[in-house]
Amino acid sequence: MLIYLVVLSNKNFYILGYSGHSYVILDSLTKLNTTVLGYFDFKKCKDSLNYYNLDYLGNERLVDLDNISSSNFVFPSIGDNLIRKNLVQFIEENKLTQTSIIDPQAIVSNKAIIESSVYVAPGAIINSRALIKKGSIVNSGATVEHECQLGEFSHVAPNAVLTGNVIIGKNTLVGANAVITPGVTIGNNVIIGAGSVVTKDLPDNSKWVGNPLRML
Ligand SMILES: CC(=O)SCCNC(=O)CCNC(=O)[C@H](O)C(C)(C)COP(=O)(O)OP(=O)(O)OC[C@H]1O[C@@H](n2cnc3c(N)ncnc32)[C@H](O)[C@@H]1OP(=O)(O)O
Repeated sequence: MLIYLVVLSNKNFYILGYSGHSYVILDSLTKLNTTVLGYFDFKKCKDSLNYYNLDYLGNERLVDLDNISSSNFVFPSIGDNLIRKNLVQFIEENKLTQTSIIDPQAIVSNKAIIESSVYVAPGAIINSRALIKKGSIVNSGATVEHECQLGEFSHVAPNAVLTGNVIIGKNTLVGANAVITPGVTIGNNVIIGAGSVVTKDLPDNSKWVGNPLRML
């Protein structure tokens, strides 16, 4: 944790996407004492919705990015997994500088590994030897227990719990307040409904809800 506080303090950020999920990220960036130089999005937001008084810099795919210094970070600020995946690919293709953002009110083991462009929200807990892969979100109050793996561009929604040794694939959503029991493996492109309890492995490309769990 301390490492992130030291590294990000006084750094400059650009965000990609400016709506609900980005507001939470912007709160974290404020707490981390960073400066946000503006936002890229496909259109300018209404002045009445510009809660953080950010400058609009255009659609990132249509503007000249040459003057973005490599000392400034660019962060994907969209909750939707596939849109966020596209944004991270854009960041990589354009050789923009990535980092992860860990809210100061999250608790992260120094034995956990957090890859690039990950957001960890307030109240989240990531325990020892967990691996959080590129572009993922561990949202407010969510728990990722010891030795879990969260695949690229996946999202553990608010208050969801991954108990020990759970493995989650790519582009998967674990809905708010869902619980995954120890050692379960979940595939890629899976949606787990809010409040579900998952006690068995789930295949790729499937959608599940409830307790007992059923496939939609
Ligand atoms: C900060 C943030 O906001 S992060 C955002 C995190 N997002 C979430 O946690 C949302 C997770 N999404 C859900 O739970 C959704 O309900 C989904 C994706 C599972 C299902 O959505 P849809 O595919 O639109 O399903 P739909 O609403 O049509 O419901 C289909 C059936 O599933 C049931 N159902 C839907 N969600 C749930 C759920 N979470 N638990 C139990 N049953 C559910 C419905 O009652 C309905 O039942 P029926 O067929 O018997 O009438």
